[in-house]
Amino acid sequence: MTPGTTRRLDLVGALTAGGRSSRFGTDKALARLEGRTLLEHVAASLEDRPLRLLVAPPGRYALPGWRPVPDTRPGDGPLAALEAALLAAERHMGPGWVAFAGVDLPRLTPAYWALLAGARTPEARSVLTLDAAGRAQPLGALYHTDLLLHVTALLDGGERRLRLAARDAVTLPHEAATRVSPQALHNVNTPADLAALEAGTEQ
Ligand SMILES: Nc1nc2c(ncn2[C@@H]2O[C@H](COP(=O)(O)OP(=O)(O)OP(=O)(O)O)[C@@H](O)[C@H]2O)c(=O)[nH]1
Ligand SMILES: [Mg+2]
Repeated sequence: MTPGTTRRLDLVGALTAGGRSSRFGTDKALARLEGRTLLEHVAASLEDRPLRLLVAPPGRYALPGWRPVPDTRPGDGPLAALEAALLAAERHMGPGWVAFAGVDLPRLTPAYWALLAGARTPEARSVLTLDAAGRAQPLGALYHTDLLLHVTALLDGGERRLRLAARDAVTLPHEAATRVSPQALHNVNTPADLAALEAGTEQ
C-alpha cells in the first residue's frame, strides 16, 4: 500500500450477529437507538464495502445488500464467527482484509474504519483499537484472511476467546479512534449500556 493512502474500498465488511443477548434480555441486534436498530447502525458504518457479510443463523435477520453467512460452528461465539467471515471473504474476494464488527457497537462509523484501514502496514495482519482502559478491542477491528489457519487451530483446540485471534497487530490509541468516532467502542451488553449511550453519559 502506498503510504498515506487508505484504500477503504478493499475491506470486506463482516457483521457478526449470532449471539444470545443473554445479558441484554432480548435480542440486542433489534434494540432501537435514535430510530434505528443497533444492527442497522453498525451496518451503516460498513455500507460502502464491496462485499458485506452477515454472520448469523440463517433467516434471523433481513439486511438488504448483505450476504448471509452461516456460522461454521453455530453457537461457539465470535471467534467462530470470525472464522466463518474470513472463510467467506477469501472465497468471494481472495486474500485480503476484513472489517469485523459486532451488533453491539452502534457508534462505529465509516471514519472509524477508514482510520483502521489507514493504519495497516505491509507486515500487519490485524488492526485493533485500545479501549479507555488500554485493552485492545477485538470487535471493531481488522483481520487479514492470512489469520484463518491460526483462528481454526485455536477453535479446534477448544479456544473461544476472540482476543486471541489477533496476530502481528497494529494497535491504535483510544483517543485516535474516539476523535473520529465518538463512543466508537461503547459496547452494548445490557439495557443500562444502551440507556447510557442514549443519555450521552458514556465515552
Ligand atoms: N455469528 C455469531 N455471532 C456471535 C456468536 N456469539 C456472539 N456473537 C456476536 O458477537 C458479538 C459480541 O458478542 P456478545 O457481546 O458476547 O453478545 P451475545 O453473546 O449476544 O451476548 P451475551 O449472551 O450477553 O454474552 C455480538 O454481535 C453477537 O451477536 C456466535 O456464536 N455466532
Ligand atoms: Mg458485547
